[in-house]
Amino acid sequence: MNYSRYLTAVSLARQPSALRKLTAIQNAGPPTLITLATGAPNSTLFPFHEATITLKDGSSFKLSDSLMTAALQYGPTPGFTPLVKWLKGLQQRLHNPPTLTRPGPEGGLDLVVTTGSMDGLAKAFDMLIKPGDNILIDTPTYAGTLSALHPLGCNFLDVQTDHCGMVPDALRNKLSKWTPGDSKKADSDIPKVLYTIPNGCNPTGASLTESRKREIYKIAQEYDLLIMEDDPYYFLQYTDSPAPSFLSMDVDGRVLRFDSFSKILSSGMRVGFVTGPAPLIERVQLHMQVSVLHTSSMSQVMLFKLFDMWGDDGFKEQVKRVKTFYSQQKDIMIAAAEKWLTGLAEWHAPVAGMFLWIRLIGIEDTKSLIEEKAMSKEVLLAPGYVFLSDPNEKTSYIRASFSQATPEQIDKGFERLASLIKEELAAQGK
Ligand SMILES: Cc1ncc(COP(=O)(O)O)c(CNc2cc3ccccc3n(O)c2=O)c1O
Repeated sequence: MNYSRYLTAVSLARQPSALRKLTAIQNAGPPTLITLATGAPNSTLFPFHEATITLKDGSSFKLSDSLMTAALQYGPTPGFTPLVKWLKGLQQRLHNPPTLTRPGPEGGLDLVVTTGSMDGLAKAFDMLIKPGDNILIDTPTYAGTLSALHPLGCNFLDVQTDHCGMVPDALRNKLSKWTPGDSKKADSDIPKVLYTIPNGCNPTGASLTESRKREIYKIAQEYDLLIMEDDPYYFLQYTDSPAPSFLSMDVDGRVLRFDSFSKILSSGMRVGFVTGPAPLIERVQLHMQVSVLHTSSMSQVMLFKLFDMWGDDGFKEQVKRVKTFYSQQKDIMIAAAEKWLTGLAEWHAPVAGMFLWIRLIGIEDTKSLIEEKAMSKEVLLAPGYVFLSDPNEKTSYIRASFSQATPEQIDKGFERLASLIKEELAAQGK
């Protein structure tokens, strides 16, 4: 893979921070090294002494001495080293990426801890997308991604999706304006990046089947595309056998995978991680060196201690607890939809995630219904237009989240929604 082809001028211009290099030399140096080089503050002045974190099951762990110092001090840009090691082991166990051991300057696989997966996405877009670029993207898709991309001035090549995710034929159709050979021409405007949310898509709840993933990966090989696999709902697949990831089939080193602990451990700790080809991960790290420096040391140390205490079995038990809860919430929302929305709306039951994508029958544009009228019924949902690359496009869809509402609230919320829809249809003379 020729990774420089994908990089923006801004990303190519990024150089390693001299001070961060000094820190790396210092960290690698012998204990006898006397350093007067770096400007890290004296941690003996920090007022925090130790912390005990107690979990809901009554177990606990303590942060003290060297761990507390690490939690309070600057750390390596790639992430807290013991956590990075644990995460690389997790990726090997879950995805067994074919490029894991690929030698050579193109490098194998690398990983960087980011401040939530959103931070990783934003830095990857900055690395890959320049004004005027064509980007292939799920439609509808995550509003945060659209907000990150719009200011970059790219052209959205919306690829149709259904309840099984991106439609490979629709992807081929979008690419039919070019030939695979165009990817070899420096002056071609052929797309270089494909962004997709493979599991429990936000907002549709759709999950790509394995066969579709393999077909999409083959298309990416033909047209030399990078795949941005934005997968924060990977651990929210209700099945006991999660679908193989793009990373697990990435024989070329063309997948950048974005993971997050927001949905299974804590959204406020802001810990995500990007896994992908070393030359691309290096660019993300160079950007981090001049933005956040590194993800919060406290968050990383806390997670490392949690994983160290849990072991693999403990982590798997937490994932099982989380996906069982969301599967139950999904069932509750589907039951409420069947009870209140039958005849008024259509939907597909998701197999992952926390969202239900609902088409309101007879209502061409849900924007005003949701933003102006829904509050009169004291029910709030997400209007479908916020998930479209053209916010002026009309859509009959709304997104309902089953992540936080109680079963009673979900039932009452859909009862209110049904009343709202009926009043709207009556007002339209339908
Ligand atoms: C597909 C996809 N990719 C990346 C992210 C970011 O996750 P993180 O940075 O790892 O925490 C997300 C998070 N999505 C949302 C977040 C959110 C936060 C406050 C309020 C509302 C929110 N709604 O509605 C969301 O959908 C996502 O769905």
